[in-house]
Amino acid sequence: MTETRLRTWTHGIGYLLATLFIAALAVQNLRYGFYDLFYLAAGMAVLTLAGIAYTVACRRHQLSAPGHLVILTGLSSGLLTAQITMHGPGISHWTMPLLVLNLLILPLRQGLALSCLLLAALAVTLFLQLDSTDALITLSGLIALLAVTALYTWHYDHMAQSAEDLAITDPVTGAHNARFLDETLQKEISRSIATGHPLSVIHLGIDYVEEVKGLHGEPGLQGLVQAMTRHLFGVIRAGDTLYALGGSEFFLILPFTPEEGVRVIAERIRRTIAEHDWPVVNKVSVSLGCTTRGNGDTRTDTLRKRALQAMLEARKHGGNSVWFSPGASVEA
Ligand SMILES: Nc1nc2c(ncn2[C@@H]2O[C@H](COP(=O)(O)OP(=O)(O)OP(=O)(O)O)[C@@H](O)[C@H]2O)c(=O)[nH]1
Repeated sequence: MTETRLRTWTHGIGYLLATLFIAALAVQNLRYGFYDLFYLAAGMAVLTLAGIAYTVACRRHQLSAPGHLVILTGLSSGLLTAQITMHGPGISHWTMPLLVLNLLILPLRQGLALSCLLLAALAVTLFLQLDSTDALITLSGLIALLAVTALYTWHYDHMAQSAEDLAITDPVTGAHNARFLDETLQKEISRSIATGHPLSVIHLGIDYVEEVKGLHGEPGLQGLVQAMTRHLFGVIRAGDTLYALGGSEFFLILPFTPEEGVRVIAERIRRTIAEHDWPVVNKVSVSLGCTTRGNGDTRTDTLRKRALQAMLEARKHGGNSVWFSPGASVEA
């Protein structure tokens, strides 16, 4: 299930449960003749139903649906106004589903800020309307509920972020992995087509890998690849991204970089790697294949294939060299 679908379901079910809870309150108050409270609950139920309709309407872009903040602020303000004007028995308990809903639906900081504002305003009215012990007991219950829900949401967000980092990171080097490469390269190609800015890529391979492995074993090669990742992160500029491929190769995406630029940075990488004293292996060299997107390049595999072929061509010329392969152009 995609994240957008997951959000649509959880938001929809959250609003639905809140609607049922509030509808039950409405029926209860109608039975006992508290008509003001019945109208309040009916108004809130209309807002939660609007939440369900909005969730369904925005099901394709749940990640940035600003209407939820408007609906939840409306619910909170309605409840607060009722607490101030009606003095009804137990209105403060109606805050419970709202606190949970705020944190379930809004981003953590936004949900927490709205809930804290609601609780702060509620605290003032409670201390004015009830005796201090009752106000304190009610308020502590609400604060405990908010704290538990916020902790759970934070824990979930943290776990989801860690899982995403694991899915896109190479475990040995800490650079991004091949799976994330195609996703990012496709986005950069689309951005380059839309804005017209140049886009270049580099495929980098360590020369004589089998000899390095034979002399220093797999751990020696892994140590070299890790040290080279740190080195490359230090050479490239912000906005460039680095990917580890197949244990001894790297790929770099360089947005806003024309042919002259990719030649400069590729040569700089080649030279600094050849001059560096590497742990265990001491001296190594690399071959770099680079290319720049031509106006006929719309797919990731054409750019990747061309950069790989350019890298193999650089190797054929003895390694420790840079080879540039021009992009495909079509007549406008
Ligand atoms: N993407 C990328 N391009 C680079 C990098 N370093 C150099 N270049 C390209 O090479 C060109 C010349 O770079 P430099 O020789 O460092 O000259 P510069 O005028 O200091 O480059 P700027 O970084 O643009 O200020 C730049 O305009 C870039 O296109 C880099 O780390 N990343």
